[in-house]
Amino acid sequence: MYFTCANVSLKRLLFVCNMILFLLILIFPPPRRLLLRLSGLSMARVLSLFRPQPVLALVSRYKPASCNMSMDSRVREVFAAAVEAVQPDAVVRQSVERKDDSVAIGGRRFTLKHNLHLVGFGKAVLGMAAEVERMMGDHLVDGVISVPHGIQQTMRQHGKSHLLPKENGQIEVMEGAKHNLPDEDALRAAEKIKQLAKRLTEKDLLLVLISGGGSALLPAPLPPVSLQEKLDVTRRLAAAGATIQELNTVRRALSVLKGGGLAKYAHPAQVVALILSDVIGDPLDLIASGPTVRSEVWPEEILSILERYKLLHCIPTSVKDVIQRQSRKDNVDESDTAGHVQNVVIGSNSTALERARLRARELGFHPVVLSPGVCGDVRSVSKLYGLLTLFACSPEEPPAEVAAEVLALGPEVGVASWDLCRTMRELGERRRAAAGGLAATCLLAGGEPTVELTGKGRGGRNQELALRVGLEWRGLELPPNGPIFLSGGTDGQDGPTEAAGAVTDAGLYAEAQAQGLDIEKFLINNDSYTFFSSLSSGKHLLVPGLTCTNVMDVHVLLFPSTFSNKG
Ligand SMILES: Nc1ncnc2c1ncn2[C@@H]1O[C@H](COP(=O)(O)OP(=O)(O)OP(=O)(O)O)[C@@H](O)[C@H]1O
Ligand SMILES: O=C(O)[C@H](O)CO
Repeated sequence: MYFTCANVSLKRLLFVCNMILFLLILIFPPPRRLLLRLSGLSMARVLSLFRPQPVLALVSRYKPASCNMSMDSRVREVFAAAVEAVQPDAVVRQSVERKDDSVAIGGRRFTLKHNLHLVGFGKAVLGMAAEVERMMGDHLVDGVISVPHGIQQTMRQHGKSHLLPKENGQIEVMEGAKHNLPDEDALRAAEKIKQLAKRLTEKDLLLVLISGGGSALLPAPLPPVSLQEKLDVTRRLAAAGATIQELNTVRRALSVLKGGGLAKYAHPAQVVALILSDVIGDPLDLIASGPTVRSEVWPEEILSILERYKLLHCIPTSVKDVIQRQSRKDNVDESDTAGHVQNVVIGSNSTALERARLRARELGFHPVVLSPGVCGDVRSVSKLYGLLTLFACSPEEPPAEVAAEVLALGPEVGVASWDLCRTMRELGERRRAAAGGLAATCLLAGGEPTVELTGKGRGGRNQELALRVGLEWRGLELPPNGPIFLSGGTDGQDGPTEAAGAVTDAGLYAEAQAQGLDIEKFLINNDSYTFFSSLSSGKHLLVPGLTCTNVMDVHVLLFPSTFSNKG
């Protein structure tokens, strides 16, 4: 009896304490997170204890400031944070340490004696070079960088002058590769870079700045292959859906500077390459086609790639000759360049996803990172996101076949089964915790899917992916303020368009229908840019302008909590 009474009083006491704690949580916004953490409860749990509508209405008045932002703004903020993390000046600062007359990079220290030379090529190289100049300009003898057409003007227009090297400084900035395609301007820059490397002696230190887009900005076709012929081959491969691994394996075989050629020219100087990776898994020999990484060319491999995409019959004789000429024996490099070369990856898609994860948390979402290596056809990738949506949003546990379907997609989209299982489990746990509602969750992924071009429209893989995810969601019963998806190229440019990607939600299909836009027709013609430009005055497009960085694409899928505002 005594114990029962004591139990009842204890329960009452606990109830009163919980009520006080709950009121504190509601009344004082700043310590609310701390109190929730102390009590070990999620907001969804707390609310599931107190169902009455007036309480819910009260809670929605005391949400953190970020909750007042629309879902559209929040998904764009997460993407912006990802891009911010891989700003070229920041990644250089974080990986290079200057102390007196020496510099430490990748665990090695180099003495600076007015012996520093700089070359670079890629979409992020302008800002990387500006930072190197700031840090080591007093020892810099000369430099040549090959950067995208128009990038300096864009940086000035966007108030990003800190990403520009000094106007009359040591670094010559050469712009080229309009629309990301090698051209005569890029060819001239490549020649200058080669000449600079050739002049160096064993006393010199050559800093090579490398980032995505570097292949197009450093074209040096092996004679007798002409620039146009090389361009034709790579263009056809890309249009047929070849991966960047396949594309750059072929590019390396047709180039003087790729595949370690640049390091060979710089020998016997010390070469240090700072690499901002835009290839899945950060393979040094493939990023910008590996100009500082010695790689063997296997003619059989090149021919099999061309055969895979049914291009063997239409490649020029010069290209066939150059491939055949490169027997493995010819490729063996006698000079000991390897000991003189250090390759350091200073940023990648994972760096961007990590910052996106933090930002998503600040905005009130529980982040779940799927993988930084999503690839494969956009059709498979959109299917994957459609299926994963079920784990976060279905009122009930999705049937086992759905999980099996997700796992079966794994190899096609380059995601390991343990990452898929972990993601499905985490999304499921969040859904269960929300007790039938939605739990604020942010699914993040990165990588570089591909599109098989069948039409002649304007678009890019990010816009096409966003459009396809919108289609996947069409048949699902999603709440009106349901999930939102963003796919964006971190370089700010998706295919040959002004947009970096697009944002889509569960209402996309109905919105398009109401405006007389037939999604299927646009997809058949690979016309995703025209579609998004026409839909609701282009409000779904993501247009940050050139970002001066490049670590592939970022995908953000936000699931709002049941109590979020409509986006
Ligand atoms: N109309 C289109 N619709 C969909 N995708 C397209 C379209 N046109 C081109 N693409 C795709 O865009 C990709 C090229 O885009 P982009 O110029 O952004 O290349 P990237 O891979 O980001 O370049 P980088 O070499 O700098 O990494 C190719 O995969 C190509 O298939
Ligand atoms: O330039 C290139 O080759 C691609 O961006 C991959 O690095």
